[in-house]
Amino acid sequence: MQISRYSAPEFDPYGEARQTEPDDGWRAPVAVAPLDAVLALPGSKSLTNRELVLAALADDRSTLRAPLWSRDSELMIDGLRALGTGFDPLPGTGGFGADLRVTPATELLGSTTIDCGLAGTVMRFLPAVAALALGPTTFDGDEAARRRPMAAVIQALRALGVDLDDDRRGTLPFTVHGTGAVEGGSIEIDASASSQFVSGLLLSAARFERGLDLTHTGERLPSLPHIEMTIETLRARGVEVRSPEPGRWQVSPGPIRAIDVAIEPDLSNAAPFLVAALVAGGSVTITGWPEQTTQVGAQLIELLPRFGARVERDADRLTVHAPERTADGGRGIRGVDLDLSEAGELAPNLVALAALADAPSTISGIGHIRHHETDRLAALAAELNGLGGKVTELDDGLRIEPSPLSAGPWRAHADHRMATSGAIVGLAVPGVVVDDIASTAKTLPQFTELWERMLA
Ligand SMILES: O=C(O)C1=C[C@@H](OP(=O)(O)O)[C@@H](O)[C@H](O)C1
Ligand SMILES: C=C(OP(=O)(O)O)C(=O)O
Repeated sequence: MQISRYSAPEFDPYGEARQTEPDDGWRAPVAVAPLDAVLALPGSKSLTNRELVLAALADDRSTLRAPLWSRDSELMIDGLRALGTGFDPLPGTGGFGADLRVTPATELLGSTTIDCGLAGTVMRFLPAVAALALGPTTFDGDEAARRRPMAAVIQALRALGVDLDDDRRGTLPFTVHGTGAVEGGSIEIDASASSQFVSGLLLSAARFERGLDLTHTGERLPSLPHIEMTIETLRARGVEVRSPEPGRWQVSPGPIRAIDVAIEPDLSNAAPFLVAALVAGGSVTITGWPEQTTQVGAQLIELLPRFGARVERDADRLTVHAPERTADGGRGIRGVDLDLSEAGELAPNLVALAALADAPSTISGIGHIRHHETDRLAALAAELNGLGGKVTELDDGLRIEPSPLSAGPWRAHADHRMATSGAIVGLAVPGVVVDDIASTAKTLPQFTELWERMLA
């Protein structure tokens, strides 16, 4: 695991926990007793990467408290740094990594290359920032990143008057020829493949000369809470954002204020731990649960009871209790019929849970997750069926029927949420071996440590 180049020498921004990966894969631990775990989690990826972008575009220095330190946030820092932003971790702060002071560039400068890794937020949020920089910026990423849709970003920037070079395939790599300014104005985009196309434009729009009037033209729009999150983070910095009708957003030109902002724990990364309570029995508590949030992980409070869990809130602690065991000693996990179009990010972990339920489930509204880190519908079906599951791919989801699972390999497909889904299945099925548990470093480098602590 690489230690951040931005940390003070005595400070490891990942905190003390780090995972090791044996060459022959990670043998997922089996739950041998009901859980009674209380855990704190590192910061939200989605909030951290929005605040990093906004801090870089702000009118003065910002401070991010308890930001996430992970592959995705470090790639965002690297990218913004390459454009001239200053980052200073504040040693001695933060339980999972340092607080971070961000100094905006006097003038954003291109003439650089940005590695997006596999981070959707980096590849969709930074091209508009690069358009505001002077000089060319080339974007590229992991092999799997070159399969993620980018056409809406490329077309939108062109429609805003930005010059780009690409190979017309609508994917990475491409080059944004920034001139130091973007005119802005009214444009239409099809964001049915990812809400990040909308968020990425809104985040930079206050710096466009005429602001932005953006209309989504496609039939569906996934992950709406993530767009709400973008709007909230903009408003917190004094940016005027309106949504005069569903699928349309207007951002007025103006300054983005520098602020001191605390990052909430990542509630989507709470999912595997909370789901573990249903699989292993007992309870899991996450501390630091925000009272109000735009994070989609908050929907776990309504989603997990559908599977039979009992959820309890006590101030900033959220506890999930397993369902009552059935008369024959079964886990009592119920089958569900869920539309997860708003919360596709939670789908892999909830599908793993559904595979351990007593009755069939259908999870729909998630065709777009075929464009996440991997084709998650195909990957979930392949891995569960490889262990004896009965999972059928639908156009926009999965049908999961109860079936006994047995030992075998679980491929993560370089996808952190596939890796944690393998860990969930492994709690109930002895001998599940996850091939790339290190992929969890994308958003939670401490995953295996926390998982083992939960089981201790
Ligand atoms: O803006 C964001 O931070 C995110 C938006 C969503 O993307 P999609 O709209 O592509 O699902 C989500 O799944 C992703 O994990 C993070
Ligand atoms: C889809 C995800 O990530 P990204 O931000 O790379 O789109 C995810 O974290 O589930």
